[in-house]
Amino acid sequence: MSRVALNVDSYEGNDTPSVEIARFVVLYGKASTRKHKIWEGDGILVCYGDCAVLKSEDERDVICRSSAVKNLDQLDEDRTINIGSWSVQIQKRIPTTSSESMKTSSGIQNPPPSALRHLNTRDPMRIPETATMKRANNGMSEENLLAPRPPPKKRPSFVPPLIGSTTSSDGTTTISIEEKTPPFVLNEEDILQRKTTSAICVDSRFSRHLRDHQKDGIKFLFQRLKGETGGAILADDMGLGKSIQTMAATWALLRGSRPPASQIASSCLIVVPSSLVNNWKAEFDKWYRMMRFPAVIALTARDISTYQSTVKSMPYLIISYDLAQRHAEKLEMCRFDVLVCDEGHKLKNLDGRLRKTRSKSGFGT
Ligand SMILES: Nc1ncnc2c1ncn2[C@@H]1O[C@H](COP(=O)(O)OP(=O)(O)OP(=O)(O)O)[C@@H](O)[C@H]1O
Repeated sequence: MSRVALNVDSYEGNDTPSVEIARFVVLYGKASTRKHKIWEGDGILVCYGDCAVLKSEDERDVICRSSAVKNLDQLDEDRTINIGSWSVQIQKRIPTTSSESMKTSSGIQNPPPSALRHLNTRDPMRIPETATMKRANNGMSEENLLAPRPPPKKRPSFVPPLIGSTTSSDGTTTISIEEKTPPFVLNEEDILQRKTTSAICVDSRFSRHLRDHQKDGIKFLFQRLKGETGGAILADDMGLGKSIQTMAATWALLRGSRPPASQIASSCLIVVPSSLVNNWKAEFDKWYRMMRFPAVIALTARDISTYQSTVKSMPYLIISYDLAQRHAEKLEMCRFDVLVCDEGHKLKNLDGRLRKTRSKSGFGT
């Protein structure tokens, strides 16, 4: 994922700016150079003429402020920017409260660019009213413009679709998933148009969060993997959600297509660099909590044995390359149906045993 360097310096001002230029729904987390960033929450990024304010989702808390976010046109969906010590990923642009109030009275959605020039001052409370602005305001007084903003519309907060995980005394983590709603058929349209007969089912709570490119990726993976000798490389850019696509595509394979059709695969091995085992666990925690759809995180050889005896209810085994290489024979006995290799280029450094681990299909990300 590309990063854009915006002109954001620490903003010390305490004044609350009044006129918004842009407003975005964002994900935010502490800025880090880590490849796999963990977002800490949903938030709102409000851009004023001379600063940007990152707020909590309900807008009660200000998380950080920065001065002069100028390249607003570069704030596309999925763009990640750094604001102070926070990383922010733009989810979508939403109407500003200023534009809403202006729209009601004048039908104009955004202040014209010439007006914005004047907003780029340290004290937006004292905007010199220009002729252009007068037209834009359509007789609206400055007082009205600065009137208290309507309370922000409450956006439903992110609810992990799948809830709850357990850690047993031996340290094995299982994530159990309880299916409550009928699955969502990702390729309903293709089926209606008789382009395909296999429905790609993903959990409906899962599906409402998927972005279009992710739906395409899931369809691609599913189509490639459902064959006997399928394989695929998912080479999306960093941070575009390859993990969620992997989870959704394998879910469709493991849980079968539209009921009562039988499942296509019954076991899935996910091999990842040691440094990313916890990220995968966190990703599973985030998306699959409390559903009857479990994963075993292999930290020792014993976990592989546990997995063997519980594979029916826990079809995923997540393991590091190091451990997988050391226990390749044991893994071979599991006869996985699907093999996922995160950072798949690492495979070339392994000796032949893991590569020979039997799987009907597999893919790398
Ligand atoms: N549709 C979505 N809705 C909400 N959050 C999402 C969505 N897709 C991905 N994310 C979140 O974005 C973050 C980055 O996703 P992920 O780690 O899967 O990216 P990636 O493509 O695997 O990146 P990398 O190439 O760095 O491995 C994760 O925290 C993930 O939960």
